[in-house]
Amino acid sequence: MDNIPKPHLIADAELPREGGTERKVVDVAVGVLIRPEGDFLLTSRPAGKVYAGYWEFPGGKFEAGESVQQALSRELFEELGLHLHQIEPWRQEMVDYPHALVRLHFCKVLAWSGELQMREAQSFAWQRLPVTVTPVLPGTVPVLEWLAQEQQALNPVAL
Ligand SMILES: Nc1nc2c([nH]c(=O)n2[C@H]2C[C@H](O)[C@@H](COP(=O)(O)OP(=O)(O)OP(=O)(O)O)O2)c(=O)[nH]1
Repeated sequence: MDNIPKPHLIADAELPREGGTERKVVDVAVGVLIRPEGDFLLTSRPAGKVYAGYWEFPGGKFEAGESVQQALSRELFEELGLHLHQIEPWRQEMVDYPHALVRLHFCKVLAWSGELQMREAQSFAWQRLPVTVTPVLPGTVPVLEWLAQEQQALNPVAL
């Protein structure tokens, strides 16, 4: 895993503009499933995918014509067997990986039903900060920082 080249997290101002020879942007819907007590779900990337074994929030690429909510609902049903009931679009991030330029649409998911199934033979872990699983996908690390910032804003004395 250490040989994998590091991606570049890019600011909006750096994005390639229309008319050039820019790379195609791949949109990805990502779900941060948060339990009432605050634990969140991480899954490991299955064998055979790029960055196999890295931990991430579950999700996947949009199919043609899908909204973020539709893509996320489809992916999490396909991968985990869950039905999502409350999806809140949260933040976006662009990551320039060697394999693709991705736009990650992170959503908080606060209500779902169904029994968690690892349909792609991935692993899962309910986590809280600081996370104990490793390695975490580079494009996922900022999300942990956003969660930490939110926790600190809610409870500045505890951290
Ligand atoms: N699901 C997910 N993907 C992430 C996160 N962070 C991050 O950089 N990514 C990147 C890794 C991949 O380049 C891309 C997701 O693509 P993917 O290959 O997992 O999507 P998919 O399940 O639709 O894949 P496939 O059907 O083509 O096999 O987004 C994250 O937290 N969750």
